[in-house]
Amino acid sequence: MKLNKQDILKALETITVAGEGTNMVESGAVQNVMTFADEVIVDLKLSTPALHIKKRAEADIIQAITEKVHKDAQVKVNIKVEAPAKPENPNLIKGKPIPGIKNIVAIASGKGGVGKSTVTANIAVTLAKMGFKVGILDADIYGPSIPIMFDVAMERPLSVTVDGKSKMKPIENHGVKVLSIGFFTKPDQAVIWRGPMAAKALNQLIFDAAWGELDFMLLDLPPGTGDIHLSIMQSLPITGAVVVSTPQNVALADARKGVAMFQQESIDVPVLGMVENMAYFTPDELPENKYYIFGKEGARNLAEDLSIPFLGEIPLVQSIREAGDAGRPAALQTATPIEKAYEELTRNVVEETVRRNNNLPPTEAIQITTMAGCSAVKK
Ligand SMILES: Nc1ncnc2c1ncn2[C@@H]1O[C@H](COP(=O)(O)OP(=O)(O)OP(=O)(O)O)[C@@H](O)[C@H]1O
Repeated sequence: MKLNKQDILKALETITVAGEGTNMVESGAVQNVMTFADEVIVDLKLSTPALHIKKRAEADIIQAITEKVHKDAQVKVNIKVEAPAKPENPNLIKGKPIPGIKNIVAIASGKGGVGKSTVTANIAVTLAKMGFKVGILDADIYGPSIPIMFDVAMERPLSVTVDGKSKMKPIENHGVKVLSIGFFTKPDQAVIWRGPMAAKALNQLIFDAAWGELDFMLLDLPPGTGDIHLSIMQSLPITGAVVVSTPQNVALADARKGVAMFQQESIDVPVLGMVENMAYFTPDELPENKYYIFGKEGARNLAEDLSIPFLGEIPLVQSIREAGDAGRPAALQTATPIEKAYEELTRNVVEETVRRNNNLPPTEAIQITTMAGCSAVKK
């Protein structure tokens, strides 16, 4: 028996790979056809590893050749799977890189009042204690509370000259540089800003400020998932986002929206993970007792459900509120369970940032320089 290659190609032109519009010869799926006596070898390239599509393609090829060319042909199909190249790097950092600022981590919450600013302030001082250079940009235009938490509410940034240009000098306390939208608005002024306005103001607070070298800039976002967030996310080179929630159902529903916001195609900011704040209450006099006032492990379960890392839980403790109000974040107190909880959370934030950066081309904008105090560097 002598089999003709052209006859085989003609037979294959009558069939398609499932899900494709054109026949498998024209679409390029058939890469090569070889014949040896009664033997036919067809090399097929598929763009999907789905087993049922592979099996179907193989069966169709055997049937087409044995029906249309020769009933005794011995057909062998070699299938190679080659996924099409993704159109864009999903982890691409948008916006221009900022000289000297290695990582911008946005801290968000769907719902207001879940402790986003408190968590931001405490992560910042913990990073500073670990030896990182840290700044906070308070972008919460609806209620900028970072200046109070750092006891700098009455300060105003001075102007300094850097490379011949006049720049704002961030206010520094507890080893953290701070700039807040609150420095430029009156406390009782209802700030009705639109997304592009907020994004422009924040761009100035980043690019027209003398931040110097920073390993981490934490961006305290306004609560919610409105157009203001879209503008901020699309115009700033955000490394990743941390979402804060309490374990309560109403907060979790909004946290889910927050994660979805970062993951949507037009934003595409990697979510570093979820933090559970006010996870439980422990009274001072009964340190072993835990009361799950807002529900138990809700944010932990949501993180698992959404396949994002769970970064840590922070208890509901009176001294956290008091320390925030007094302008000295609670994580600054040493040898306390709060310090420990924040150390664990912060270490996880750093580790997830490192992990995320390892998935990216090593651009200057996202490399971390100082890794002191973090287990991620001991690898
Ligand atoms: N773990 C905690 N234990 C006790 N009090 C807390 C804790 N976390 C936050 N708080 C308190 O809860 C209140 C709200 O916190 P915070 O201002 O940080 O929330 P937020 O999510 O940033 O709010 P918003 O963005 O809506 O202004 C504050 O009084 C703060 O001191």
